[in-house]
Amino acid sequence: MPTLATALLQGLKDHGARELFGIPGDFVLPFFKIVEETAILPAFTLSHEPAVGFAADAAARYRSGIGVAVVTYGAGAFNVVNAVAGAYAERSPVVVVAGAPGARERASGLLLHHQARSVDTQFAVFREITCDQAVLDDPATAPGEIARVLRSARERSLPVYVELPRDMVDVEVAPVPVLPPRAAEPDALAECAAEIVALLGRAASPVIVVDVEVRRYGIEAAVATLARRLGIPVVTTFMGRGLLQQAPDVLRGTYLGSAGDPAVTRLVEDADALLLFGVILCDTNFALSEKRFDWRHTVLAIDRSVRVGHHVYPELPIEELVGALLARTEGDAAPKPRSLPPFEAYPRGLVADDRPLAPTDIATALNDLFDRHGPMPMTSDIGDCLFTAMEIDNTALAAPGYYAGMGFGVPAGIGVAAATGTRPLILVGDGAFQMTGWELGNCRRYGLDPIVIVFNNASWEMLRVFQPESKFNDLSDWNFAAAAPALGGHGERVSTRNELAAALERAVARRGVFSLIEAMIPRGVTSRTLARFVSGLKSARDRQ
Ligand SMILES: Cc1ncc(Cc2csc(CCOP(=O)(O)OP(=O)(O)O)c2C)c(N)n1
Ligand SMILES: [Mg+2]
Repeated sequence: MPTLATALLQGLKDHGARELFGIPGDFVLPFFKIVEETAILPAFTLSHEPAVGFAADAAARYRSGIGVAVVTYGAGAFNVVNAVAGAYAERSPVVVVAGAPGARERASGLLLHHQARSVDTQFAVFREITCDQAVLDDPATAPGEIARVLRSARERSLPVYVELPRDMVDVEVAPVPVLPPRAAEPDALAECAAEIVALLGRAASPVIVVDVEVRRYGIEAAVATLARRLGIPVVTTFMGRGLLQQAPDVLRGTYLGSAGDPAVTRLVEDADALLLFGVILCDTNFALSEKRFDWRHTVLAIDRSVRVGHHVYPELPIEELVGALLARTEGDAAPKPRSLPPFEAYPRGLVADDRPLAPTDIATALNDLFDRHGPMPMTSDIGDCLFTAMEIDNTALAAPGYYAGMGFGVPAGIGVAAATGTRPLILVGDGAFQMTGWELGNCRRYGLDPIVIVFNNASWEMLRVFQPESKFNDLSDWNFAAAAPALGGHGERVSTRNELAAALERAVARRGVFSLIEAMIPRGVTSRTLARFVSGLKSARDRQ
């Protein structure tokens, strides 16, 4: 029989995990020993637990599967809370494996190191930011408990919490089963699909809007096929940017309300049938909408339920809904595709001169670079770098577009590189780099070589656009490029458009070490998209 440690690792692997990220501590040292000795899952240790959570989150997003974060009790687990909260908000299935005291320690009558208010405070905190939890304190129930929470993680695409008391690691248990997914009730699925097909049949200008769950459940191609077959244009939300990059024929851009491409805004807001697939109804996706949803002809499929008009079908997985819609439209001759409004082209053809850099120049230079060398998977932090990403031609992107927590960008890029073996492009501001950019020092020992563009405006610029009078938005210049060699990478500071274009070419050619390009941007200069977002928010607030 396996031990609990090996059964847990094999169970994670059987449920789709392909690596784990973590930082050991005495409450998980025995478990980490098994991780290293068995190599059932490759382990990537990082320097600070927020990065462990962000890396596991990004690995989950890029693989449309589970990511794994292993942390010690208390000090380690509480450090990863913000990253897990962001994963919950953005529906990323991170499995948190947290160490905990053993039975004898619990009964010692002593307050334990790393303990907060009570020994169970850690469990109480994670119950708030995970969809399911298991405490592995009984060898008879542990395998079933693990199977239950791993199924929850995959079905809900939300984080789960596994508490591993350190005296249980070597206990013999049965293997962890893989429980069958819970399917939709067939009649409900048929009724829901028929109702949506009828809605589409009455519509003259339907639109499909896609967001994170379309990636999480691996149905991008199926949605593209449905859209192509029915001649329906697709747009992404801000949070869903980077989806359907393989389907440029149906993808019409990203909906940003009054801050976005007017043609895309009209397409969505004038639609007479709106299919919201996997869409998070949040402020960053819809705060700038100029019209409210008309629920009489709106469908929302998210979190295993489907709302059609004013009623809801519960327990109806989105992947089954799209499958049923495809089955019902098999052989439909796609209606003549409507003449769609011209789509705002992404900026290309950077004039490589000695003019100072603006964020939109970075987008232009990257569009040119992707045209020459092919697109790169991207991660972005929050800040103007993420708004600039909206001006970069559609490529895969993982970014905290809804939760909007800083610190995600660099660790997420490390997670993507470790999980997929690809070379990501990381976009990060100077403020966010100060938080977690130093994790690049871990690239050397894993042979990872991301390209990192630091938008250095020596500011918290996103705060300045809302509160320009505050001096605290002025940061000092940390000269990140000069620090790069000490972290095992290559650093280059650029201030003009020609310097940027040349540095990007050198970075693409340089392999085996990370390449950091520190793009110096004058304070107060923002991307076009952020400027539109801010003016849209301000006029939306004036209207209230
Ligand atoms: C963990 C966390 N703490 C604070 C904040 C609040 C914030 C949102 S944007 C921002 C400034 C970001 O500065 P940066 O230089 O990275 O980018 P840019 O604006 O383009 O100059 C702050 C402090 C958030 N979102 N998350
Ligand atoms: Mg900044």
